[in-house]
Amino acid sequence: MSESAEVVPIRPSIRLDTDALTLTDIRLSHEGRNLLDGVIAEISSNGITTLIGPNGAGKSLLLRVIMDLVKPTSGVVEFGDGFEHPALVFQRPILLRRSVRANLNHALKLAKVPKADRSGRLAELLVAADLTRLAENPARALSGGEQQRLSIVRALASNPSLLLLDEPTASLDPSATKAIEDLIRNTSAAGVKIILVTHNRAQAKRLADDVLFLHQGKIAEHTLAEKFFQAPQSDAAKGYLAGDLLL
Ligand SMILES: Nc1ncnc2c1ncn2[C@@H]1O[C@H](COP(=O)(O)OP(=O)(O)OP(=O)(O)O)[C@@H](O)[C@H]1O
Repeated sequence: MSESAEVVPIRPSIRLDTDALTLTDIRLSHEGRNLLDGVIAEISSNGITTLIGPNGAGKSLLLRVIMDLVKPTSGVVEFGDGFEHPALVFQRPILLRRSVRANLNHALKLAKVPKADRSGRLAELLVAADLTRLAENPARALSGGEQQRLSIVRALASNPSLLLLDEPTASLDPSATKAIEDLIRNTSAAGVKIILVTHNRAQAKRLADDVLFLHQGKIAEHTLAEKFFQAPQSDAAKGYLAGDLLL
């Protein structure tokens, strides 16, 4: 480049990937505290993104902002062409006091799936969650892992292209965790973008294509999973992976 060549600055308003989910300077203040403090990220419409970071970093809040359940103080969430109908599964989802089948049927109705298509779709969701044999059981009598699988496929009733999962395996044993991880992988393989909040670093390593590391309301690092776990760049991520107590 010659000395006189004009350097054209990259304006943040130019979106590099029109399919991506773009978070631009998301801020959320509450009673003088900056709970989200300028979150900037461009999240690909493919694969599994894990959102990790210490307690209180703002992970759950960020999922709620993406879902438009919480309004940020400022900043913009833009869904690219690759996204439609985001769905969120909460950490402690609430199931209806009815059968597994009735819970799914209700979700399909809410999603306005035509009546003629409902039973076929319901059967597919039961298979995906491996709950066919428990279809007539009361949903609230299922084990924790079964309830979580039901919650995930219930969220899929609306055919989302983006599924946000907030610690879906918290307090589950290894075999229940594996069943959820299989369901997450299969859902991703079917073309649904996943953003997964987890405290389980081994799980993040097993599932993630890329990692968003949130610390004190800011993205301290956003990188491919392999790189993140092998060579984290930020001091906060290094400390987190080393098991230090981060404040
Ligand atoms: N509705 C709310 N009103 C006020 N403060 C809130 C609200 N929800 C969350 N906070 C605060 O925002 C901060 C971030 O909370 P958030 O639940 O997003 O953290 P997190 O990273 O998901 O943590 P954890 O891993 O413990 O679930 C915390 O300090 C929390 O106390």
